[in-house]
Amino acid sequence: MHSMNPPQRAAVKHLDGPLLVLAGAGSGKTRVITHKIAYLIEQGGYQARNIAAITFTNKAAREMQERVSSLIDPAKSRGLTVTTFHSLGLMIVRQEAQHLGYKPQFSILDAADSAKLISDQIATTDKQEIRKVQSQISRLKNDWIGPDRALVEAQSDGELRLARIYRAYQDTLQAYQAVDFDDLIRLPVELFEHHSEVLFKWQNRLSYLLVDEYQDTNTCQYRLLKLLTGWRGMFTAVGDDDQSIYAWRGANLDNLRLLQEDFPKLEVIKLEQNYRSTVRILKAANAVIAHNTKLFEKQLWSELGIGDPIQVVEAKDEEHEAELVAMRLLAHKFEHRTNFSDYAILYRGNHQSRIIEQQLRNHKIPYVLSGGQSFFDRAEIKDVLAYLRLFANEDDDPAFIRAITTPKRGVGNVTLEKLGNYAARRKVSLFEGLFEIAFEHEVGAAQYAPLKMFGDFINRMQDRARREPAGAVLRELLHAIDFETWLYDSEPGKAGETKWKNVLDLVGWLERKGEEDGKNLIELTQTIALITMLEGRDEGEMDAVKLSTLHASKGLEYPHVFLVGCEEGILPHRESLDNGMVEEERRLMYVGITRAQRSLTISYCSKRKRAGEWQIVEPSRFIAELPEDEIRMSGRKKDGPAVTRAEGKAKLQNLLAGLGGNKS
Ligand SMILES: Nc1ncnc2c1ncn2[C@@H]1O[C@H](COP(=O)(O)OP(=O)(O)OP(=O)(O)O)[C@@H](O)[C@H]1O
Ligand SMILES: [Mg+2]
Repeated sequence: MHSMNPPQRAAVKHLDGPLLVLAGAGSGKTRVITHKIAYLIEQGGYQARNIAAITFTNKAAREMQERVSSLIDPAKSRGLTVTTFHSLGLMIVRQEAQHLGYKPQFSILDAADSAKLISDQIATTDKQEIRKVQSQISRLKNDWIGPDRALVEAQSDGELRLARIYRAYQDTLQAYQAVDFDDLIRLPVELFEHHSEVLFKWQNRLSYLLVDEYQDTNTCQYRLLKLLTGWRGMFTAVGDDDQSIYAWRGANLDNLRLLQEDFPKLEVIKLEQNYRSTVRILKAANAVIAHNTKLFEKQLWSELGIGDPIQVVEAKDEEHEAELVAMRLLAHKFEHRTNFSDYAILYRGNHQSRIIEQQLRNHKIPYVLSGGQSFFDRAEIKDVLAYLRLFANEDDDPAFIRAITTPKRGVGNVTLEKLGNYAARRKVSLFEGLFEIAFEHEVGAAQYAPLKMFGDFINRMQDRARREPAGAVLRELLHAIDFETWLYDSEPGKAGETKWKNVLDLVGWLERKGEEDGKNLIELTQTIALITMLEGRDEGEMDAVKLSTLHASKGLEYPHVFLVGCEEGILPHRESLDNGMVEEERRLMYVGITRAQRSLTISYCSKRKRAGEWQIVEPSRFIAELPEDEIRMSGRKKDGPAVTRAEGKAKLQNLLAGLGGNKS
């Protein structure tokens, strides 16, 4: 408690009813949650098992759990629930599956699987069209609109078509005993609204809730929260309206207002001291966000000294920008004797990382990528996971198709099509269909034999997966399907080797996790699906520069930050300009600036290739909104020539020579 300021302390001690902590970036909101968990257990008379803290990412959850364990006797924090909304939903759906018409081993489809279902539904391969329908369905779910209501309320042909696709999509999911990510929130709400005895049970089980990043909850998540806290309203939500950046996923800022309406006893506490950033960085953040219409008045101040001016760098093009960032980073590192892990490079979209990665590799700078293509999205990993999904849930048709065709085992497309038609007619899963006598007669004995062998194999492995340690079962699986040979055959040379190494990584990781959490392969399989959603695996504490999208950087902090691609069309993003979403983009900029603790470098290009053509681009309007006195422009100056690459390199080499060279 002595390490908290008075309003933070008040927030921690407030136990009488609902509390909202509304405060700017770096003011210690997350810290309040961590300390409050400890306080609830030590002073508030709560058992750890009755407390649930909800964070935005799995990584944040892990960090919070560790922080709590360092604050109190670890024995006392046992049973504490620290999760994301989705993991909490999974926990509930898994335990109450029977009320929802699901078996506890239901499958969780990731975005790619669900896109595949939709593409079958609308019979198109047009990626853009599929993605559009997918996000529309997701929006409906997040807004708590079910397929039946969507059908009734459809106002146009387009809406009616969407509602029909939604209905069919939902029916297919149910038939596969599968759910998508949005269902993990939607289903608990549905459950609680229809089964009050189940709701009471969960209300008692989780009697105090804490929610971080409250500004990014969507309508469905808010409903879940409201149901779980019930009339008692025992919760603490912390958030910052200026950091709401997930409107595209249904986040609803209106939930801040709703909280006051639905919980008249709501106490609101504001925090104004920032403990993260220097005065200059804060001034920049405050100046930019001042251009948005204000929901709640906030002022941030810091005692961390004025700090260095904010560097604004113009580069000729994307490659030049990446090179400048790499060189400046190296120079800064040697000058200040910092670690690589003190740096983050942030950007608006995933595609921007490629050129930066290239330059970092050129300069031998180690880096880790977050929010990019996940480890779990790799084809070879998804192949293995298809088997695991099938072990858990044999009705998972997409997993069935993937597994039976990887590796090819003499089951031809014609046979599979026959099986598909048969199963559809009989309204059973592919797996179930393959064991039926009538089907056996439909295909010849030669076609049937490999199918039957596959079915028996799955049955056998399924049984073992429930009883034996995860590592042993996995190794048995890989051996039985001779996956290594198959990978090397289909992808000769280095690529095959990398893929096999990834598979071994997966095995090692699952084995460790199984031992740590005391879970079998089937239980682990469901958890994996969730890891793929917002981030990859924990990359450990490597000394490496962090590369991240702005979205994925939320809640984190880094001593030195590079914010690249600050141009009109990128940040703010072109599509947001059309949609009048500039304020959301400005919040994204605000999130980016406020990740920095000690130094901030903002860069942009003067031209950029778009669809193969060079285009002159404008610096972001947000750069013009920065306070002039706190920034230093460099690179290409208005009145002089740009710093050339050669000059930049020479400067760096001089610097390195003075410091004894770049050893890393
Ligand atoms: N009273 C305090 N004394 C010292 N350090 C503090 C105090 N409160 C917070 N901090 C530190 O300030 C930094 C920012 O805190 P925290 O991450 O909790 O802020 P936040 O409000 O959650 O930020 P964001 O809005 O970005 O999520 C952390 O390093 C935290 O340890
Ligand atoms: Mg935080």
